[in-house]
Amino acid sequence: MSANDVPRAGQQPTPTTTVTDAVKDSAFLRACRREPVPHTPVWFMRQAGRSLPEYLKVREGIPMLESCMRPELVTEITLQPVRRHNVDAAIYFSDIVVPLKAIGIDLDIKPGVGPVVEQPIRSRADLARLRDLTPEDVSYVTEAMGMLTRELGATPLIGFAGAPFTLASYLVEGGPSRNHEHTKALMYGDPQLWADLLDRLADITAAFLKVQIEAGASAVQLFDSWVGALSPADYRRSVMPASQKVFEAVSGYGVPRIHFGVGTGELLGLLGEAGADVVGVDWRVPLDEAARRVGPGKALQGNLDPAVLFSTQDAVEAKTDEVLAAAQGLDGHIFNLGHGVLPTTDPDALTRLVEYVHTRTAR
Ligand SMILES: Cc1c2[nH]c(c1CCC(=O)O)Cc1[nH]c(c(CCC(=O)O)c1C)Cc1[nH]c(c(CCC(=O)O)c1C)Cc1[nH]c(c(C)c1CCC(=O)O)C2
Repeated sequence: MSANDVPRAGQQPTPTTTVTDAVKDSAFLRACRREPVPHTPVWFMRQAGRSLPEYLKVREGIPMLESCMRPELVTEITLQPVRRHNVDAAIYFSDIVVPLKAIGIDLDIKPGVGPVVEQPIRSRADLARLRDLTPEDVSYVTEAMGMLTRELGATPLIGFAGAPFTLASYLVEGGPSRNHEHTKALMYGDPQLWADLLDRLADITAAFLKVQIEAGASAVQLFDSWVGALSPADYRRSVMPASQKVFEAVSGYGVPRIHFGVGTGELLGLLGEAGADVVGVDWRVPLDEAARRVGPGKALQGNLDPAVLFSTQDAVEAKTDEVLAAAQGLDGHIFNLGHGVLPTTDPDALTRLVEYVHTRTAR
C-alpha cells in the first residue's frame, strides 16, 4: 500500500483480491465485462458432480457435506470437469447450505432428496439460531480456494452462494418444496419477521461471498434457484432488498456478479436491477428476448435446456445453434445450460458441446 492509498478517516479501504492478469484476460471474465472475446466462453452449472465417474469414485463413502469440508477433495472435484471438458471456468465445489451448516444449523444433504433441516425456522425465537458467519467458520474454503487458484492458472474460479430467498425456502420448509407453502405463509403473514430473516441471510451470504473473493474467486454467482415461484411485485417487495444487500456488499471488489434463478422469465429485469453484472437465463426465454427484458449494460449467461443433452448429437447442435443465434449481437454472452447438469448426463456429450461452441464462435 502506498501513502496515497491510506484510507482517510471515514473512508472504506478499497478491497483487494488476488486475481492475476491472465485470469482477468480470460474469455469468461472478458465476456462478463462485455468486452470482445476470442470465443464464447462455456461453463456448466453443476459441471462437477454425479455425471462424472471420477467424481463418484472419489466421493465413495463420504457424505456430501463432509466432502465440502475437505480442501484436497474439494480441489480435486472442482478440477475434474476442467480437465475433462475444457470449460472456460471452474466453479468451486460446495453447496448452498454449507454456510448454514458452518454457523451451526442442524442440516444434512440427503442423497436424491437435497438439503433437509432438522428444526425449521418459522418463529422470531428461531431467528436467533442464525448467527453471523466468520471466515474461521469456513477456513476450509479459504484453504481449498488457495490450492485451486494455484492449480487453475489462467482459468477463472467462480465462487457462489445461495440467495436469501432460496436459503429461506430450505430453512422454513425444512427441506425441498414444490409449492413453498410455509415460506409464503411466513412472507405474507409476518412481513416483519420475513424481512428480518432475509436480512440475516443476506449478511451471512455476503460474508460467505467475501471469504471466497478474498481467497481468489474471480467471479461470484448468487443462486436464487427457486425464486421463480414469486410474482414480480412480491419479488420486488419481499426479496429484492435482501439480494440487493448481498450484491452491494461485494461491489467494491470489482469481480463480476452473476444472478440466476429457474423459471424467472418474468423476473429477469429485476434480477439485473438487484445488482448483477451478468443475468443467468433458463431455457424458457430465448436470449434475445431475455436481453430486452434485462435491458442494456448487463451480460447474459445461458441457456441450453439440460435435457437436450439426452438427444442425438445433431439435435444438440441444432439447439445450440438456436442459442448462439439468439445471442448474436449481445455484447456479453457466457454459454451455459439453463439449469444444472442432470446427474445421468453422458459426460462425453458435455465435452462435445464445449468443443462445438468454441468452434462455432471462434473469431
Ligand atoms: C438449489 C441448490 C442446492 N445446491 C445448489 C443449488 C443451486 C443450484 C441449482 O439450482 O441447482 C448449488 C450447488 N450444489 C453443488 C454445486 C457444485 C458446483 C457445481 O456446479 O459443479 C452447486 C453450485 C453440489 C451438489 N449438491 C448436491 C449434490 C448431489 C449430492 C451428491 O453428489 O451426493 C452435488 C454434487 C446436493 C443438493 N443440494 C441441493 C440440491 C437440490 C441437491 C440435489 C439433491 C440430489 O438430487 O441428490 C441444494
